[in-house]
Amino acid sequence: MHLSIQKIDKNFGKRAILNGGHFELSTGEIVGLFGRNGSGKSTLMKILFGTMRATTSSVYLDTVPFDPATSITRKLIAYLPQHSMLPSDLKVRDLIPLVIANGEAQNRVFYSPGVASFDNQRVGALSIGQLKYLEFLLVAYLDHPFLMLDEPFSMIDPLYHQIIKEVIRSLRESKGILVTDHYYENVWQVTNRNYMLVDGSVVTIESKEELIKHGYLPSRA
Ligand SMILES: Nc1ncnc2c1ncn2[C@@H]1O[C@H](COP(=O)(O)OP(=O)(O)OP(=O)(O)O)[C@@H](O)[C@H]1O
Repeated sequence: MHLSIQKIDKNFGKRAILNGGHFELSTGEIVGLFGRNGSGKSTLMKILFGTMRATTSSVYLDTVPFDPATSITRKLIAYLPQHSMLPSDLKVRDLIPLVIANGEAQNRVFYSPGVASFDNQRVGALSIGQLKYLEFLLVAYLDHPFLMLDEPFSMIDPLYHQIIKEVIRSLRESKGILVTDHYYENVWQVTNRNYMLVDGSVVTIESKEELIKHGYLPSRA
């Protein structure tokens, strides 16, 4: 499957955050999205997930015009938001089967490293890092063909970064994955293509030098 964004404009009042730019995501690839704080990465993901409306947009799914507002009901895109959307009063072990219907996929979450240490706790009692890790596993193992990860490494201790990278890599064959995180080395290690948002435009990134050139990474001394 292939998502093609020919154009996305988003203004907040008179402020233009996104202004056009071509962007593509296919199943079978992991694509990185870089950009300075406030450049519009989360905004772009929310628009594609369908929880925020673009000012104007032109998006295609396999060459057919695609309305992102339908992505949730069509189970097209699983999305890890920057801030948790999980209900706090449920126990982790009760939440997992509510989010994931498939028994095999449920077991992947249950038997992921570390989950057994907190699966008897309520979601609201988890630490920020545990919550982020749980939410990552839940969206990663959904059966959706596309996966968008907004800061999957943030707040999570370094030992788990490796696990998260392994899960992302293991899903590449079956999904199109878009990932953004300021732990840019982790992103760089798992992606096979990269973009950066620069002044509202989507720019293709071929090398880390280009991340320096566009002002994302500091120049080397
Ligand atoms: N609902 C909103 N109303 C007004 N402005 C908003 C709204 N949501 C986001 N913005 C603004 O849009 C810009 C882009 O925000 P966004 O969260 O997409 O950036 P980001 O690239 O994800 O940043 P970060 O790396 O800090 O997470 C910011 O200046 C933000 O203040």
